[in-house]
Amino acid sequence: MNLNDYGATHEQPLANGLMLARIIATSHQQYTIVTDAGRYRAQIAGRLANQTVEAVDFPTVGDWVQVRLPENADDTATIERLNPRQTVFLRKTAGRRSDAQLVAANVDWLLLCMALDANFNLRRLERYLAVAAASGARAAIVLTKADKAADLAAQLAAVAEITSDQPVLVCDATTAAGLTELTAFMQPRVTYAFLGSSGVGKTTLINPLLGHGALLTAAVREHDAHGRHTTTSRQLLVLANGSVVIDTPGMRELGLLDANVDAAFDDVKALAARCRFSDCTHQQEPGCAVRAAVSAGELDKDRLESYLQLQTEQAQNSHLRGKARENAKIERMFGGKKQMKAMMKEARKKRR
Ligand SMILES: Nc1nc2c(ncn2[C@@H]2O[C@H](COP(=O)(O)OP(=O)(O)OP(=O)(O)O)[C@@H](O)[C@H]2O)c(=O)[nH]1
Ligand SMILES: [Zn+2]
Repeated sequence: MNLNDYGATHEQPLANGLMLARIIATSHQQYTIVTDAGRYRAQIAGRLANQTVEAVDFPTVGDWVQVRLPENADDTATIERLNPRQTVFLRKTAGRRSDAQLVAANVDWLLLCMALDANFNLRRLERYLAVAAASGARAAIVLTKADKAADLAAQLAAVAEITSDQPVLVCDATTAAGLTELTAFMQPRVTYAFLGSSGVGKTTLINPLLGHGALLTAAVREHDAHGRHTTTSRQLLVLANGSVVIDTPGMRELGLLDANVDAAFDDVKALAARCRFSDCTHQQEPGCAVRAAVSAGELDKDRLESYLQLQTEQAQNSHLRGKARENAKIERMFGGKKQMKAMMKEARKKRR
């Protein structure tokens, strides 16, 4: 296999002496990369580490990077540059802080997985759609565990209500139903990321698509700051049909950080255009076309609530994230806020 099999399509200009590589696995800033010369372990160059401010500036699975190869193939390669990302998918880390966590980069299609069993939840799907809309990647919906569906027809109709033009695929791993459609949908050298809460059946879907009796390696479980188990391993694999897949195991919740809530609610957005006030919050203002649509039974009340809640969450988190990023920069440049103030005072004195 060469790098084209991993999706290297467009011309990527290289700096002198460096080679193009794609990151296929990470763990504690130890990377596994693939190049036209084979696989290597890799580390990021000190200079690159110094330019980074927060976690999202570090290379992640799916990234295209420029590397210096070691003379001995058993030695570690050095990642010298991070190529600009075509798409990026972030989520808020668990807990109250609004640190960004990179889920994957350069994904062409997000496959939003949701189980048709008791965990079926349209509000969660709306959340995933809002994040997908901001990522730059296209989205498709993969409904799993069709054998456990309470009312498949009604569930499909409800999904159609809240989606626009996203393809919807239905799978049942117990009979392998839907797997043919899924593999036919997935194209060679295109990158897909399976997203969905822990236990929706992502691994069960991917394993038969790997071929050659290969199995996804079990995710590494670690303790996070709250003593809970979290799965940290991400990996990029090439399936038997040639498509490139990023597995994102162990997601408990998908905190909004970089979302486009309006894009995922174009029906609400269209109604809002007819509200009397252009900055209507659709809570109690007179002449609200959105609430009127709810009263008339044209818009689901739960969907409006979901929209308002996601809007609030997104606004709060992006505000907090802006602050966190600013603080990280001050820390890097001055060593802290106190030091920065002292330096500014000093500079003012000199000017006088
Ligand atoms: N009844 C039924 N069970 C399924 C189906 N697909 C998966 N399961 C079961 O659901 C459980 C979770 O499946 P996984 O594939 O491990 O889920 P996952 O999404 O990879 O979970 P994480 O790795 O934690 O993110 C397993 O016990 C599977 O056997 C299905 O189509 N029908
Ligand atoms: Zn309104």
